[in-house]
Amino acid sequence: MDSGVPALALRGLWKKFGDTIAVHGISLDVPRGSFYGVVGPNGAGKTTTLSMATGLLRPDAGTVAVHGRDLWSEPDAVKRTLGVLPDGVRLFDRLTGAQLITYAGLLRGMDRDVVAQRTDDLLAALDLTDAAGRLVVDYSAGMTKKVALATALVHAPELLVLDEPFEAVDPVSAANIRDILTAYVRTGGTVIVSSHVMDLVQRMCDHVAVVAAGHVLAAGTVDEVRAGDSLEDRFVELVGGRQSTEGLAWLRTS
Ligand SMILES: Nc1ncnc2c1ncn2[C@@H]1O[C@H](COP(=O)(O)OP(=O)(O)OP(=O)(O)O)[C@@H](O)[C@H]1O
Repeated sequence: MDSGVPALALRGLWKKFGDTIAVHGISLDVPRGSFYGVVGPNGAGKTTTLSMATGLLRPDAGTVAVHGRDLWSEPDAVKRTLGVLPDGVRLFDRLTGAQLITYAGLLRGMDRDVVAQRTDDLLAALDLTDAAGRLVVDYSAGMTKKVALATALVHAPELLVLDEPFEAVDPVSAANIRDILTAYVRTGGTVIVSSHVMDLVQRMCDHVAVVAAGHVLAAGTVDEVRAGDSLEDRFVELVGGRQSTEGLAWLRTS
């Protein structure tokens, strides 16, 4: 379902931290209705790019358009259409899980009854009902990730941007999250996920961008990018960097 205007269009995004160029002029089109994976080695610039794409970090140069609207000139209107799961998210963790999701919904100006219903639905879908009354500070890493995802979903955004949503999440919960996201895409939503799990991206996403050292090395449909190989093999080929372990001879026990 591609109406022509991309859900997200990045043009020439740059970001420097001191002497480090984290993002080196990245341009990317994420088609509307796509399930888009962003993969790349550690330090590639994925989080920095997604932070700029969602209005969490101001680019040094370049533009971000969401469904054709410029993010940095209409931040309020554009952010209303976004659901974001940032990396290393800081939550109000002295709230319970249920309170946190409720708070996120009310902050979005939603009706209290609708928020209550959706909070229950999200807690059930993410297998958090039993933990609904516990403080988020006492949640495990995976539970925290799931409740943060619920806060990104509660207002039914048009575009979801999720930085490593499966990190620390158990396999059953990951399958539930995949089902939720797949259904969301089927009904017209757009999802962007960053992940290090190539197999998951290959199975779940229809598009992918490979990012390294702040550049896009390849982008397109998953089949175009993997070009007959597995995504993992193609990734290693594009990114390179397999290290010899010779230097760790001291680690061998026999
Ligand atoms: N706030 C910051 N201050 C200084 N340098 C930063 C900052 N944020 C990111 N960087 C640097 O920018 C580069 C890109 O980092 P980024 O977090 O975007 O990578 P990533 O692809 O998300 O990595 P990972 O897969 O390890 O999460 C790295 O060299 C990182 O050290």
